[in-house]
Amino acid sequence: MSTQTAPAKSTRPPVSNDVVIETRGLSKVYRDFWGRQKVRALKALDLEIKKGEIFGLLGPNGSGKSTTIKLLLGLLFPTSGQALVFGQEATEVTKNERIGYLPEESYLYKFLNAEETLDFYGRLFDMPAAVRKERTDELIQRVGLQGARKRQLREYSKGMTRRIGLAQALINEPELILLDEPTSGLDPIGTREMKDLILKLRDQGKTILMSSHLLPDVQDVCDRIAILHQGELKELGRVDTLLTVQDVTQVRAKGLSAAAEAEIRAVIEKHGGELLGMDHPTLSLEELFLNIVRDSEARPGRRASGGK
Ligand SMILES: Nc1ncnc2c1ncn2[C@@H]1O[C@H](COP(=O)(O)OP(=O)(O)OP(=O)(O)O)[C@@H](O)[C@H]1O
Repeated sequence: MSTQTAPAKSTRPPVSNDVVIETRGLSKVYRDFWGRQKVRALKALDLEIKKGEIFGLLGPNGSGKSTTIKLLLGLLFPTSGQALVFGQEATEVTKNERIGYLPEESYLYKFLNAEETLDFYGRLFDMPAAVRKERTDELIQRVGLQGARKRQLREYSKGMTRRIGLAQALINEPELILLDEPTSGLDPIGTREMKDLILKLRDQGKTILMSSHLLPDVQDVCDRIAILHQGELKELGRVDTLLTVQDVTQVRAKGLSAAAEAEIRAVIEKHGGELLGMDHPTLSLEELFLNIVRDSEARPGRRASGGK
């Protein structure tokens, strides 16, 4: 008879060190003043986000994105289920020292300039003066606000406000960055710059969770996404896998003659396939817009006339 005892059965698999965020059956019900159930904002969310990922939380208005972020920050308590960040309960607020947060709405003091703003947030993290100065200079440079560092934030455009908001979220050199609608309200150039900043953060090994309903932005930067609807997880996976149409094969070629194209059609038919289209690829509107603006900056006065 074996003397070995079976290991105690665990309902949870061991958490790998690579897992930065983990939620199990995470649910939130908002109640009214009398404690009556008002809204079931999040229903049994199971998520795992790994170190170095850019993870997108997608969903229409009211689907539970901000609620999820607030639960992860410990700003709200779950009604049931669990949220772990760096292996700690999300309600343990000391873990927030390792997190940067860019809220959807600006909460920055309008009468401070960029330097004063970052110095103020550095003080909240008890950073010594010399470190605050160094960090402020580095972040202002990183978000491209060198020319506006002495201007009060009330004079900032929406794009500049978003950039100083991101700099503020990075003041404590966080390992995890939570971005609520980072590109909302930005023009295409501001959007591209914000997306490039997010990609650079990932290259530095940071983990990023961003919520958005701007689908092209999510498609451009996120490695994986979760789609929420009415508080429920509807889809979860890698963006490239989710967007790949498995049963369609796309062939792209340059310099084909009409005869060659006819041959290709014949081959597809011979093998029982159906030709769905053979056309010229298009740029995205974002690519076209950015090409035109960059071209105009390089050659002022020249008119673009490609589309007629
Ligand atoms: N403090 C609150 N009290 C009551 N209900 C709330 C509260 N905050 C959010 N809700 C409700 O919870 C649901 C989810 O809201 P949440 O803000 O998480 O959605 P969201 O996906 O972030 O939406 P949006 O894209 O508009 O920011 C909505 O029905 C919302 O009305």
